[in-house]
Amino acid sequence: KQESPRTARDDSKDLAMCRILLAELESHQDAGPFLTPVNPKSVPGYRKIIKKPMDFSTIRDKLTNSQYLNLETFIIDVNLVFDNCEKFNEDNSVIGRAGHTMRRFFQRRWTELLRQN
Ligand SMILES: Cn1cc(C(=O)NCCN)ccc1=O
Repeated sequence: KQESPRTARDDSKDLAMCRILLAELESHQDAGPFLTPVNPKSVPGYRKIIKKPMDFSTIRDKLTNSQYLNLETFIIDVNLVFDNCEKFNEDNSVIGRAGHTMRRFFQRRWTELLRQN
């Protein structure tokens, strides 16, 4: 049986892509709640409910310090921001809606950039 040849995708543009995606997330009009770590002192219950906090400034630091192995580990951290938001906030709330909007935006943009690669 002729198996399909395993070809790896070209990942040489992935770091540039992560930088573009993160800059677009940081400058999005609904980014506010996600720009810096949630302050557990000012948000009751957050520390107990959210086991793995994540925010765009932490992702920025990790990207700057080459802590992302590949595009996948970067996408996992961005999605963690939105999964935490969904867990902690009602869908019908300002922050909850911002999370949904930002997740949809991110999903569309990384798939667009991957296609054009
Ligand atoms: C993402 N998120 C942010 C806050 C918040 O108060 N953010 C102010 C700026 N850090 C509260 C709950 C929550 O899930």
